Amino acid sequence: MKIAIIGAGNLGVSIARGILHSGGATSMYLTRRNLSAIRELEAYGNVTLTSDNREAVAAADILIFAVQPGHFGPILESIKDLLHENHVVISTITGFGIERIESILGADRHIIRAMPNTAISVGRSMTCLCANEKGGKRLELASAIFNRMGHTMVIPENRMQAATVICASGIAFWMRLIRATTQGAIQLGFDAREAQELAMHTCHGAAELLIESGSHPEEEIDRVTTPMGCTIEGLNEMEHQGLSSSLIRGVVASFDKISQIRKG
Ligand SMILES: NC(=O)C1=CN([C@@H]2O[C@H](COP(=O)(O)OP(=O)(O)OC[C@H]3O[C@@H](n4cnc5c(N)ncnc54)[C@H](OP(=O)(O)O)[C@@H]3O)[C@@H](O)[C@H]2O)C=CC1
Ligand SMILES: O=C(O)[C@@H]1CCC=N1
Repeated sequence: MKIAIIGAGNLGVSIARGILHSGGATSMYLTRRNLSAIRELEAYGNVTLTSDNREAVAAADILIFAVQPGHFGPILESIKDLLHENHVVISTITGFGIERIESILGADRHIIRAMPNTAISVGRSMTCLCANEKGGKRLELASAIFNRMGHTMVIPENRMQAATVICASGIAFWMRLIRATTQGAIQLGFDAREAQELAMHTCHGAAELLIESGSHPEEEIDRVTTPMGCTIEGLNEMEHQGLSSSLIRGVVASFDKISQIRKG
């Protein structure tokens, strides 16, 4: 599989690392203007770095775009004449809908939107996917690529904005919760390294437990909360301070911001 990642920044490099570690490409092209920032990726034998998007598009079949929304339209315009029947265009761009991509490339292209998160670099992304009519025939291929680097869900495009918040931004929300728990652990006497280890692995265990058991979170919480015990005391204090409410409001604020990005 020949893959080009157009825009090897934070997300593009995370995807590249995920693909390289999972052995998911026979060759990979990575593009950006400032190549010095990603020179170390040349150590992988099958990786070519270039600032020439047209060179990368011509050399690959799977094109993954990971540039800022404002750069995407002009880049598509600059490569569209190179596209052929075998190309699969995968966009990770926030707020840039399929209709807008089709308005540049035409509807007769395999177009897929993918919304991964940066845990893709360690094979643990939650990635949502949707496609235009033609791209539907390549959704299986796209799912296979992203399944090697975590978990995927095919969704209708009108859920993509919400998926961006929950999965792509969501990893930052969880990081902040891990950091806050770490700060609490330090206050209770652990040194910083131990505190983070405790917080990370407890978070990991909570997610694994739900994934493996299929339980509802409250069912698992009921198993932990001893009547009149310390867990319910802590949980209730967190809720008095607005834990669930602040998370829900943050998710909605993030969603609303994407609506602004779409218009801008
Ligand atoms: N970061 C994340 O976790 C997620 C991001 N996204 C989406 O992915 C996209 C990228 O986000 P992110 O990685 O954070 O952004 P970055 O700014 O880190 O990466 C974008 C990269 O594009 C490169 N670039 C700019 N112009 C060109 C060009 N003409 N040709 C090729 N490369 C170019 C830039 O490098 P240079 O300046 O050197 O050219 C930069 O490294 C955004 O649309 C974002 O909404 C989606 C899900 C998660
Ligand atoms: O913050 C952002 O706008 C991008 C999209 C989701 C993750 N990062």
